[in-house]
Amino acid sequence: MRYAHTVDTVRKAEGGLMARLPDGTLMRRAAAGLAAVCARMLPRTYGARVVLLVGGGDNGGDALYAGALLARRGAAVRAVPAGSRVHEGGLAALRGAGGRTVPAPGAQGIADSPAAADIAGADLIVDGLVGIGGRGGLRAPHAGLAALAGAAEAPVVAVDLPSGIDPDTGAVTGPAVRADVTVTFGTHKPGLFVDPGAAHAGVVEYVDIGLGPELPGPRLECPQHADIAALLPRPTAESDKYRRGVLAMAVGSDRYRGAAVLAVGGALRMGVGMVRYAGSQGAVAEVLHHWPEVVASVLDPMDPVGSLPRRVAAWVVGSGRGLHPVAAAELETVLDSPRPVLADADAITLIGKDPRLLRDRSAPTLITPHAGELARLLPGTEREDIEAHRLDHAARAADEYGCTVLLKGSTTVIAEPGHPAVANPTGSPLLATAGSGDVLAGMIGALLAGGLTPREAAVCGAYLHGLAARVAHDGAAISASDLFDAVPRAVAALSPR
Ligand SMILES: NC(=O)C1=CN([C@@H]2O[C@H](COP(=O)(O)OP(=O)(O)OC[C@H]3O[C@@H](n4cnc5c(N)ncnc54)[C@H](O)[C@@H]3O)[C@@H](O)[C@H]2O)[C@@H](O)CC1
Ligand SMILES: Nc1ncnc2c1ncn2[C@@H]1O[C@H](COP(=O)(O)OP(=O)(O)O)[C@@H](O)[C@H]1O
Ligand SMILES: [K+]
Repeated sequence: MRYAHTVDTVRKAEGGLMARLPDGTLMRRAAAGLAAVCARMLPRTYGARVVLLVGGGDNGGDALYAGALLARRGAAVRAVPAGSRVHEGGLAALRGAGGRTVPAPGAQGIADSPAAADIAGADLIVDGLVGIGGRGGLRAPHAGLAALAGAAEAPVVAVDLPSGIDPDTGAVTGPAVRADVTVTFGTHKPGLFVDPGAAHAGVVEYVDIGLGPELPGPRLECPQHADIAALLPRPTAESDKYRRGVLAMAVGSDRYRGAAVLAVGGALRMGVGMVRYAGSQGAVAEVLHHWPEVVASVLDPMDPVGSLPRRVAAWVVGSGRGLHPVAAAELETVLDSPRPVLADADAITLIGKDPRLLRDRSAPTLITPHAGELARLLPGTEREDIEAHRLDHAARAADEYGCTVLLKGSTTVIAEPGHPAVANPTGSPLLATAGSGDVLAGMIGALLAGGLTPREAAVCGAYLHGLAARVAHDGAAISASDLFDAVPRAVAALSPR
């Protein structure tokens, strides 16, 4: 698991540790880790042209000390200060090691400055403009230097985080550095895992500076292969189809038969004891045509709600089900059940119209909105606000509705009251294709039926859904049905033999 803490927490933890250590210890540790990553990225340190973009704070200090270490190993290191203030100790160290400074470019004519030529000709660019002290998009002249770095061919290494991204939320509200690698110190910062910040961070490398014992619980978690492998329910010798879990699915309709086929397929390929599908005649026929292993029943038109399956381990409801009164009555009945319920798509819209449906419920519940659906649950918010601040909105919905929320999108985040939020690292734009959300609902439903909590099921489901898209992708586009065969392969990829 990777853990991320907010700026306030990092500052407090650093304060505690610094008070017990000689001055400059933490910065030296950070710089040593940073220099090691830089050296690994260069074919050869000796003679390599390294350009440091240096802001006025300690982030610039880290870059300068790392630059000094690289200069001692023979790199030609140039520091470009973004303003008149520069970390003095770092600058002295760099100069002492043979590194040089290039005059700070003025706000005008930045592209013609000597610094621009150095940046264009560099083998490696180190972004030490701002770190956790950064607020908002980059201002001049930092923004101009970030643009020059973006146009250069050399890889960019961000110090602590890409300058210009919000450390706590991943929001990017103006110019920001796009890094190939980010070297982060002490703990990860939430913005490194949540888009749009995550997309600016590239590969994130962590450097331990001894902060661990000072840190409280994280704000955000980011699972890795081993965490998912440890959570997944696996059938044992004692398993039978009932013990593995029976999943009831009220998804799809005559109009959206595909939603039923996709969600049921997601559940089956994730692994479940049995799927009990209930729906219209047309949807049942389609489901059985694709998945003969399903126990399916056609809802009685005279008593649709009364004919829903009973004695099941978990429910998935809503994907492609419709918003008509029968769907609303069905949702109310499902949410009356003491079993875990995943409410997706149309069920979320119905909950938005009648929030009492969820607020009255105490059994485990997971909702899986995309940003547009979440906006319907949080009056006064727009889809764009949610996409720019995913963590805050998912957490707010979890608190207001007292349930687990999986917010879909470029970074899928999972929030549950009383727990750190989770950012899924496997997401891929390949998944932005109709029906892939239905497959996800089925996958998570299977995990709920298998006994995972809503938070665990959401975390595992989102992770494997993203991994399945990557596994299925052989260069061409994928569609939602391609995920079926890829899900077992994604599970296998968790624990390579
Ligand atoms: N505090 C510590 O113990 C440690 C801190 N470290 C480094 O110190 C960094 C934090 O240093 P600071 O607190 O000095 O802050 P930063 O170096 O992140 O930034 C502060 C400076 O950036 C300017 N600035 C902020 N937002 C800007 C924007 N949008 N455009 C242009 N300029 C902007 C501010 O005016 C200020 O001069 C960390 O990210 C990390 O790299 C590491 O050395 C490890 C130890
Ligand atoms: N840009 C993106 N990057 C990564 N994943 C995405 C992106 N856009 C959408 N997704 C994922 O694709 C799936 C789409 O689900 P959803 O919006 O419910 O669509 P549908 O209802 O058509 O299946 C979700 O898992 C979502 O997280
Ligand atoms: K930085």
